[in-house]
Amino acid sequence: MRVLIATAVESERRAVTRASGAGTPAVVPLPFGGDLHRIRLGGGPRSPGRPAGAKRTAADAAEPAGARPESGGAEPTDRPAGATGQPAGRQAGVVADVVVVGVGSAAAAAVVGSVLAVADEPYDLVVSAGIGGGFAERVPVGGLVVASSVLVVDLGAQTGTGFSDVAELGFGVVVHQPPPELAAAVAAATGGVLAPVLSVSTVTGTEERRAELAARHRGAAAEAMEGFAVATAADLHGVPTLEIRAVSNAVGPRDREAWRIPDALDALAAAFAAVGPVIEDWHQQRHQREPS
Ligand SMILES: O=C(O)c1cccc(C(=O)CC[C@H]2O[C@@H](n3cnc4c(=O)[nH]cnc43)[C@H](O)[C@@H]2O)c1
Repeated sequence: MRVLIATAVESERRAVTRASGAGTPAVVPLPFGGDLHRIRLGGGPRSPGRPAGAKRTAADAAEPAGARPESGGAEPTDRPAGATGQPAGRQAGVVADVVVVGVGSAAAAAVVGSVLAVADEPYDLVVSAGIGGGFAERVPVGGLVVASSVLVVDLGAQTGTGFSDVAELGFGVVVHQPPPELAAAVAAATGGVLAPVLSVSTVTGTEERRAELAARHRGAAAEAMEGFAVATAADLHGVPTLEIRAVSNAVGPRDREAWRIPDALDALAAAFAAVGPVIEDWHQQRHQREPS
């Protein structure tokens, strides 16, 4: 099966690819700039829990045409730079393409939508992954949140009586729903908190705004910037979506000194080291229920 993982920045991309334990990712150039970093998510039938840095197997070496190793090595071929190269979807296990989309919803939707549009083989799942702010009563800094729902919380209109979102205004949706059984299984496998994740355009920086969001979205455990956009692009292409956030800072008054980005990136890497078998099981069960 094939998964597209969208991170906002390179450091998040590196944390996710660290998880593969299969050595250097293959790099597939994209026709509109940027690359996919192709990894195999560990723990599946072909990569049973191999530790990072361990010797690669023949299965690991099945790199896509048009791909090159991440650092140095062979040049890319002149194969048209569709997103995928060879049909990774026919291989056993979870093949994940990790793409850096940039910070914020516009960049995330543009890049993920474009990758899905040019893919030679369909993806089975799209994941928005990265660091985020955590609501302290639900998750500590360094902890992990798996989205039970993905909500955009500042898309709407400020009225005399408060904020009305675009759904209330009759213009669209404000929530995407990851497959519940997959989100729950990923949370269980990673030790993550299963809870709503908010998508914002402006990082919360005051107690007043934190309290407003917490009151309006009871149960929310994290906020970040790209999840809703990634889910919107995936939904347009009929692909299920997931959001996984490692908490780098508490939602609330701005305090750059209190950010723990390295801890969050470690938590993100640990999460992706654990999710491969869970995602693969979900995919297999889904196809047993809905044979194509
Ligand atoms: O300048 C600040 O005070 C500030 C505080 C937190 C994050 C930022 C960013 O610009 C990072 C945006 C980037 O990271 C994700 N992220 C991380 N923490 C948060 C957060 O508390 N609220 C929203 N997004 C966050 C986000 O998904 C972006 O990719 C600046």
